[in-house]
Amino acid sequence: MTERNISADSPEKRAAGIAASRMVESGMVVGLGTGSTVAYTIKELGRRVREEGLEILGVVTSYQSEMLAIEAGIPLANLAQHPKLDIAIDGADQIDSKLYAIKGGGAAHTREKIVSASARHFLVVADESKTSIQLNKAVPVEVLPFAKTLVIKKIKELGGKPELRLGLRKDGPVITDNGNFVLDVNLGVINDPEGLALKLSSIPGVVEHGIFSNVDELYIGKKDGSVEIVRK
Ligand SMILES: O=C(CO)[C@H](O)[C@H](O)COP(=O)(O)O
Repeated sequence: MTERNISADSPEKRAAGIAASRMVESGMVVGLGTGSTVAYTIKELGRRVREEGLEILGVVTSYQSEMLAIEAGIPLANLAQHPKLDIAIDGADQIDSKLYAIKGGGAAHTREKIVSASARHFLVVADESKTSIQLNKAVPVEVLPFAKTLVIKKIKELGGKPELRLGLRKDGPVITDNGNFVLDVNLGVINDPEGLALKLSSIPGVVEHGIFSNVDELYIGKKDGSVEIVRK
């Protein structure tokens, strides 16, 4: 895992993040994803709330998106109050030509999956480097600490190479917002994302894996500031 920097400016990410924010209208309940690309969306939505009177409610996917949304001035709600969201916007670590995605680089994929599954429309924002014909990046798998040994054994039986994600400015494992560990699982090229998703979900102790098959629309930010839109 390389170090994540959510504050470095990126024109590609900004282009995608801001373009996606235009899909949001007053009256909507909006799922707010995690990461450096969707951070641009959250900041832009906050600007519209403060300066243009945009009336929305945000549902966050992590402490990171909660802090950003509060700082931006977006009023927040939760899934108990609003089980159906109008739209969810989030980043991805890799996304293929059929819009299967790998998420969880920020260890937030469990809540991101719940929030995106609650939305009528799920939009992913990414820069060009995230696109790939087929998925081949390591898949983040959130695991109950109690089940770590069993899950590692089962993943190896599937042919995966699991690596416990370690903290960068904390000794020992990364602890998710839900109090769990994350395994980054190298599985080579993923030819059947749906089949793999089912296999990973069936391992006792797996809380959630980072394969997403519910992306409706992808906004790809380019270096020249343009944005390509791909729909399912
Ligand atoms: O899944 C995620 C967090 O768990 C992020 O959305 C994903 O890692 C992309 O992040 P970034 O936009 O910073 O590249």
